[in-house]
Amino acid sequence: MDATTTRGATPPQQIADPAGTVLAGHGLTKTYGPTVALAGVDLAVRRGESVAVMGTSGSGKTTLLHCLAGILTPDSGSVALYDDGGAVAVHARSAGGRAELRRSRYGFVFQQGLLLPELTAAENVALPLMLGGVDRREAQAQAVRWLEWLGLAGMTDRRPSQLSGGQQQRVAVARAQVVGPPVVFADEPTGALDSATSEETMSALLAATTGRGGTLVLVTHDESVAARCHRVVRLHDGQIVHDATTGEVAR
Ligand SMILES: Nc1ncnc2c1ncn2[C@@H]1O[C@H](COP(=O)(O)OP(=O)(O)OP(=O)(O)O)[C@@H](O)[C@H]1O
Repeated sequence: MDATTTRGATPPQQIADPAGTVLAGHGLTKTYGPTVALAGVDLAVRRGESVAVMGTSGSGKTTLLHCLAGILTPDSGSVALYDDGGAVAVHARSAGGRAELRRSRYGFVFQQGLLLPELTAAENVALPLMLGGVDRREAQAQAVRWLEWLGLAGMTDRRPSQLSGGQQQRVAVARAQVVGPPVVFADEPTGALDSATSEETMSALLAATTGRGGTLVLVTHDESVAARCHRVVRLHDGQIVHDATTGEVAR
């Protein structure tokens, strides 16, 4: 089933006041022994923007995404998340503080969906809400709304092994949106998919994220995936060597 045929016009949730910078990395460096993974990166991302991060293997894409997402702390530099009227210094938070931030303010989609195999699609999507204190019944209801919106009506009780690769990625897309995070990070979300399924997954990811006023930061090797984003940033040897805005951010 094509997700685009079953989605409504707007996603189940919206972010109020989508304007201005939502995430800013400044002077980011990271080295691993003799390897310089990031050599001083400045990147400010606007609300509602989709940004593709590209570059050859080893150029620092995943390291940058992980620093922005608070998975890694940079050796130097800062990461600020502007949210709910205030700035959060992501890089300065404790490991526990960053884990809490990742759970409540960020969504993630990885190359393999990383769904929990023993849970149904709806339970996988409901989990971030339940971890945030939403009761099971309400969390399941919101999860089912997202899954239906992404064209997975009738599949909400299936386990990941009973879904195709593209369907599993749509479950991962739903799971990344369900707490209404201002920023969603995706690392090669279509890397394991054929080109038709890749296109369908990108449609779902973009519509679900920027369609509700959220921001998407996506690492990809695929030019056709990057071409669908508002902006393409290219890294080389841990530095941004190209930064082009290719589309208007909806207001
Ligand atoms: N945990 C680590 N230990 C040592 N070196 C690392 C580690 N993580 C990354 N690196 C090195 O840092 C550099 C940047 O890695 P990174 O994964 O950010 O690149 P990438 O652009 O995402 O690459 P790819 O496209 O292959 O995924 C590479 O030279 C890599 O080998």
